Amino acid sequence: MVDSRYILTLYPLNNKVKEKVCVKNMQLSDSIREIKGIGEKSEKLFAKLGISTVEELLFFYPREYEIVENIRPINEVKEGHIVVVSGTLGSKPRLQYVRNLKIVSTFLRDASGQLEVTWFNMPFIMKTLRMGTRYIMRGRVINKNGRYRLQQPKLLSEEEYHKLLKKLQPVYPLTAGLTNHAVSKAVGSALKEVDLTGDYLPLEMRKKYNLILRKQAVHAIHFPKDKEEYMQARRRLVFEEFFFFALALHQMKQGKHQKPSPYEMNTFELPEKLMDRLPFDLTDGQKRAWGDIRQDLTSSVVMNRLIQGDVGSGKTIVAVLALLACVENGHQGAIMVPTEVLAEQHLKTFQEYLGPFDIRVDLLVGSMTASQKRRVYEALEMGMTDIVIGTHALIQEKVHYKDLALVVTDEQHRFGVRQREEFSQKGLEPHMLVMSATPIPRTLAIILYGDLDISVIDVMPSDRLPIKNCVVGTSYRPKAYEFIEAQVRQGHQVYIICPMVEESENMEAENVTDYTDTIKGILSPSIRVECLHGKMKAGAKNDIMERFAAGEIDVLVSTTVIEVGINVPNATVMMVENAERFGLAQLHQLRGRVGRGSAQSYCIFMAGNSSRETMERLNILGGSNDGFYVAEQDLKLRGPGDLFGIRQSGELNFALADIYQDAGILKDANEAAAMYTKDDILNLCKKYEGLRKRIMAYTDDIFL
Ligand SMILES: Nc1ncnc2c1ncn2[C@@H]1O[C@H](COP(=O)(O)OP(=O)(O)OP(=O)(O)O)[C@@H](O)[C@H]1O
Repeated sequence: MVDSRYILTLYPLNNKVKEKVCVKNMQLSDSIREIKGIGEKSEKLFAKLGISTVEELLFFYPREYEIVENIRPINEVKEGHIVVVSGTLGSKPRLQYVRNLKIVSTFLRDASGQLEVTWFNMPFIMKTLRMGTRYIMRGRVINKNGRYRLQQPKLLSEEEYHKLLKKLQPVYPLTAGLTNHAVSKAVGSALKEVDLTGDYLPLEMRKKYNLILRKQAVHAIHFPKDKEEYMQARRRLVFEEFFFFALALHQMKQGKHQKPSPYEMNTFELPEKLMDRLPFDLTDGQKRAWGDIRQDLTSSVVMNRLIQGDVGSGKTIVAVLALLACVENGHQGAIMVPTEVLAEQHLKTFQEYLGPFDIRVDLLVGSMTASQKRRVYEALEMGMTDIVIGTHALIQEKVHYKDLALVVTDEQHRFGVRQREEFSQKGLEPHMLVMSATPIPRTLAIILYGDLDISVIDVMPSDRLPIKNCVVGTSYRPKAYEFIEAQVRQGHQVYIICPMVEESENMEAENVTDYTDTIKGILSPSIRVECLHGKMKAGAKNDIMERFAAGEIDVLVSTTVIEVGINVPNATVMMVENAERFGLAQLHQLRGRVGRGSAQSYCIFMAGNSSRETMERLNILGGSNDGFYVAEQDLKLRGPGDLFGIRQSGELNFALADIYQDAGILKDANEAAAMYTKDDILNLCKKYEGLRKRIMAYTDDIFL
């Protein structure tokens, strides 16, 4: 029930509510083409960012904000910082052609020193630059071979500089061809045209939880006057995200748990047999998780269970046991994973485990040919496939299951509650098992996975040695390569992670393509080095992964495509280049790719800069292999509301909210959402444009 204090605002007695999102000229649902200055070409570029309506544009939040600071003497600039410097050009600008890049370079001098300045692919800037003239420049300082360099700076007039001084400038995630200026201009125009005066959160709730008006928040998240205003806007919008999520969860929870299951299962001989055949004993955590699942499957209600266990804790075998039980009891099972590479890997693992049993396991992924897919569709519909492993392809319309009784989703945060629902609608009412390696404290897990029961695998297999970590600067590279050589000589394999696929004009960081060439020249010729990245075709990626898993590749240079779930126990070294560019949770996931067998494993975090903040953050990983501890310490270090904190990746997909940083807001939003009934929600949706869509992002249960 909604608290009676809220009802007053939700349903005013006089019924003359003016709160509806009435609009000046533009509707939230309008195409962005309605915005001045957006033509066909920009429309296509925005579409690449997933933006086609005004609403999507307004909810496309800046990635970070830059503050234009006072002009700094050149000898005080720091690596990695964005600075404003002023001085005279000390040399005639030079244009060079390096591979496919056009590089303009010169020097800027002030009374304290001089700084090299470069621009990529902007040869026209030569016309603006005159030796001996004074300029104000704003750009990032990078370290190029031990020397500072101002990279790709913007030239500011005196007037522009004073106008921007101390202001927060939004920085949006971009796509090639679309500038930050173009996005912020479009947002600015849209904000002028759309009237957002209504607010779907009632006054009492806003007061209780200290939330500013929605209209104010949407303006301020894009163009905050100062940090204070940004923090208020963020609080309001994060609350909203959690609130809608929690509304959906509460409704699902009410509907779900009592549902009787058509799939009561009562024989578990095959899982027992499989356990007897395993080359290892299950850990206590695995035994407990399996025990919980067994009990759920035997009971008369639908299972909705989360198995939470740190990277490498052995969640897969638990899923195999559950699916095997499902098949033994005469039904079909499915397991859905985020990537094709992972699906292929699971297929092999399942075939190995289930080889001795007469069970048909099939693969269904997007890159299969139409006729291959058709064959699997038929087998699924006829009931010939017992277990299917796949990606999103498993929930395509064309797929019909004969008797789907259990669905396992891996890394649920990649799919969201909504997709889980879609899957559940494929079968009658299949049991659901969700695997997650996200280290969420139990109190939060209870809210976030509100509709699920939770089993925690809290111990690692006993044959594991703790991973040895080190955090080092780039000068350590030669030593690292020697170490890698030695490990390969002992028959082990190595991952090297770089943040980028290829060289970029905007970012100074290692890229997979060049790095692979370079280390091929450094390591002994007998060492087999290959590269892997997301721009490769699915087939090529699978081929590389298969060869790595088969031990035919010694060193794999990869982007973070490797991050989720890959299991090659013979790999013992993980080296991460530019480790400072990744969130700690992501680094922990990456590290989880080693230490998966009984051999000693090592993780080398190589920092591209050695600033105090970078080292402090990375040393958290250096000091512990425990995902929960890492998440907790990261939060402490960033502190709530850290404006420029690197966003965590790999958690639940919220646009702005961060489950660690915003844990307090999550609890508030959950408390508020608990007071809403289904009717309250339906009424709200009638009143406010766009609201239904936002709630439906999590579930459409409410609207059925
Ligand atoms: N009880 C155990 N004793 C020894 N080894 C085990 C045990 N359970 C699983 N393993 C092995 O540990 C490795 C990691 O297991 P698994 O791939 O299931 O991890 P995971 O929990 O899914 O990790 P991630 O979240 O990183 O995907 C596998 O090689 C698996 O065979």
